[in-house]
Amino acid sequence: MEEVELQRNEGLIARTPATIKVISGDAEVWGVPFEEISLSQEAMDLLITSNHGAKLNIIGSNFIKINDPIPEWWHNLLEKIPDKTVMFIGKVDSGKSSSILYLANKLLLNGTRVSIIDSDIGQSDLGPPGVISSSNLRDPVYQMKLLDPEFMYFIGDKSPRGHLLQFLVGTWEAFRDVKEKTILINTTGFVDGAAARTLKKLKIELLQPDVIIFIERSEGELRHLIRSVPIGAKAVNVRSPVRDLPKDKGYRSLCRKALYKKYLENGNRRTFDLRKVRIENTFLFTGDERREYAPFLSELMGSGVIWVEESADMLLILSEGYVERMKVKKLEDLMRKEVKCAPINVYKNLYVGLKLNGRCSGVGIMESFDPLDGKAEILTRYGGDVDSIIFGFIRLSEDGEELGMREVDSP
Ligand SMILES: Nc1ncnc2c1ncn2[C@@H]1O[C@H](COP(=O)(O)OP(=O)(O)OP(=O)(O)O)[C@@H](O)[C@H]1O
Repeated sequence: MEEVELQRNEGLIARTPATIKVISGDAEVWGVPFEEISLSQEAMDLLITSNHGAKLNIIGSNFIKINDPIPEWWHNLLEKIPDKTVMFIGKVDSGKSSSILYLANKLLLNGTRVSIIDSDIGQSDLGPPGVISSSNLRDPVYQMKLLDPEFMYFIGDKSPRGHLLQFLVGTWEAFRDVKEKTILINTTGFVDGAAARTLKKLKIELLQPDVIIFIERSEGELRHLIRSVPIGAKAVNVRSPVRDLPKDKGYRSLCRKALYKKYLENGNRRTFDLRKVRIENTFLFTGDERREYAPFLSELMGSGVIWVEESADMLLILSEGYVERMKVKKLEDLMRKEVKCAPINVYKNLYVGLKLNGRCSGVGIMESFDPLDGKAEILTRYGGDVDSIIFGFIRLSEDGEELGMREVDSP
């Protein structure tokens, strides 16, 4: 246990698991007054501040003290954003999530209901990693991660790179689903390069936010994006509140692991008949099986071919091992159609979304995938009906360890 004194212009970032008690004075966590807070979950940050100074008891937490924790622009925004759609853009760790959490809490305490859209799929707050999610908030929260999302759109990757169209559709769907007039949108730290510029610009065009907050950690780092916002969009350029970060190596992957655990732990193994459920985010099962091609293709590709299917525009191959790109290219020339080829192992332990009536209702790990038998075994906490399985790109162990990736270009 540690006793800590907090002046009114000081704050502290404490990492859970933690128990914090106010011994004297007043204290807030992410803008919400409290007397005692105890969170056993791992890897969540609590910003503790005080209006008049406080003495605190802190148990079991890694924390750092910071000066001037509440930036002026947080106060200024509070008056301006009720009934507005506000998008937050910034690099990784610029404070997008923190700004949204603090502002949402203060708005809720003032009686303004808030909807949150979390499209930061690499470092999600609201839903599982790799998922665009949204919720309509009624009460203040100590951390978004303590909530369950009301809407999910499964992307299945840590970055929108390679999935720009799905990403735009997912954000749009989440936007269509929210209920409140005040909407705060979190975005990924994907801000540099041609694809990121295009994505951010199109997202702004699509959602038409009333205000876009560009949070810079160093001056000018988002200038290229600010200069490309459509005419008429209101861009506000602010300085990141984040100066020091609690030192915690691997904290980002620890956060993701804790979140995977939240959504995957204590799941059940369910077997799905792939002739009855649709599979998405893959081209598999859109053609006709060509078992007779397997011996010839195995020889040509230099690896045992397990599954072949052909459609008017594509040949899809699942093999035992990796096949050189050159060999695939040669086959494309021969067949005069696109050939997509991957080792069958890339589907083992794949992170997947489970969908019913067009909505993602749960996530899971595909422990086995057998196209010949038409069966997939999925470990998931979701027990409801499923009409589609959405293939992701991350491969995961049962305890949320990332094992590898399925390439964006795989069948
Ligand atoms: N006022 C502050 N002063 C110091 N550190 C802060 C402050 N606000 C937030 N932080 C810390 O900065 C880190 C990054 O903040 P946050 O997660 O909000 O950034 P982000 O831009 O959403 O990052 P990501 O891309 O990971 O989602 C967190 O560890 C958070 O606790």
